Amino acid sequence: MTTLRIAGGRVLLPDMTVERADVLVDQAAGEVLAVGGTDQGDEHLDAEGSLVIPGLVNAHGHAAMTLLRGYADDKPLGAWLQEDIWPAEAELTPEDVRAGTELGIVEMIKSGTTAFADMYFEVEEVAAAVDSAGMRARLGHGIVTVGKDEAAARADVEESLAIAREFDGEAEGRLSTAVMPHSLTTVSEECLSMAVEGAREVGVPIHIHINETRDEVEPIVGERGIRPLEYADELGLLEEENFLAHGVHTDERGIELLAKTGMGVVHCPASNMKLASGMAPVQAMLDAGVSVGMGTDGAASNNDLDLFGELRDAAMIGKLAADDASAVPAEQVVEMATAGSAEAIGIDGGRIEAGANADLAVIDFDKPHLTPAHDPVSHLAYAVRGSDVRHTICDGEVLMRDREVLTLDEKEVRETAEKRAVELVGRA
Ligand SMILES: CSC[C@H]1O[C@@H](n2cnc3c(O)ncnc32)[C@H](O)[C@@H]1O
Ligand SMILES: [Zn+2]
Repeated sequence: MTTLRIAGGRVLLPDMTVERADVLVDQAAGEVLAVGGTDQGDEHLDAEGSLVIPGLVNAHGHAAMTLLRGYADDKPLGAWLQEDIWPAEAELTPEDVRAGTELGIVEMIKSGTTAFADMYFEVEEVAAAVDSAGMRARLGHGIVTVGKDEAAARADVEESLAIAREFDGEAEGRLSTAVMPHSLTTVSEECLSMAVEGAREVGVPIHIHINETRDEVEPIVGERGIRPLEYADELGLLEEENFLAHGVHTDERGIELLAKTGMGVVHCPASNMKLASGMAPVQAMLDAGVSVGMGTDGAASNNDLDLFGELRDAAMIGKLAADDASAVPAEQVVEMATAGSAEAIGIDGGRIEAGANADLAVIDFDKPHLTPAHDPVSHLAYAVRGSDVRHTICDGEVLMRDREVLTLDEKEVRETAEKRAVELVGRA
């Protein structure tokens, strides 16, 4: 057994208290062995002046969209997708998706994220990138059936199921999958039912966008006389293992359905603000017992993959939405981006204790903007930036040491992504 000792720092414990402690990791098992006064360990990571936290979990995104960062801004979701993003995505090659995903992964590792959920195309490439980078991820092929004939639509669902079967449990268990219909308005009722049934057969969750904008709610109410979550419930989509992105336009009845069924919600505040989608009722969801995680969404609607920005945004917009400065407090957003996200996407993570997955981030608190440190949890929510992350560890492996990414060549990843992005938008 090779052990890694993260020594000399303070540690964020599952009850959100902070203690001076070392963390000893069994690298082969990828598990935390002990927290406190530990053995020396074979390898050492310095955490002096730093806080060891659970690796952040980005519970909703499209990593390869880093290639479209800054390509189309300042539009609402529908126009943004139809006028800019989908035409560009129609030109994507598997090599583009690999390059964009690697860039997204470098950005996530450098900002303390150790696991993420990803909905996209060319999932073989996404899986290969995650495997070689050493991260943990729940991946899936995004199904869109609007504009397709029946055979092509069914083939898209079949592809999502085949991908879910193929990659679940790969990369020594770091990869898991889900069936991923894009939304209730971009996938036909028949294909949504096929996806629900197929996911049950394969034994994986469903990941879908729901209640993101009013433009999604209105056609469903107009056509069916019920709101999106009631429609999703009729389809059998609201299950404890499933999770939806956004949930902005969720009313009281919708919150009740989420709480009753255990369906997880992934809050993406930056994307919701940028696309002017609205303010999710996060405090009301939490009060009702809904499982809430956090996500960045893609880099074209955020425009970065630094989850620390999401923590701050969630705490800020949560107060505005509830008209209450005590709503969505610091501890709550830290919980949401760690244990909450892990629970929502169904992976083991988000806590530091013996036996837990060794997915960790070490934050350097020796910074002007983190001085004084009255309350480290307050700083995590309101003041820490991704660039304050010193080391990132996933499954016991050090992915970044003293800000040097060890599993990917950052310079090469950036150069390749830059070149492919320029060529991609040239073709679009
Ligand atoms: C079918 S793969 C995923 C699909 O989703 C698109 N997308 C990116 N961001 C959003 C968002 O906020 N709402 C809905 N859809 C989004 C992405 O461009 C892919 O086409
Ligand atoms: Zn999305």
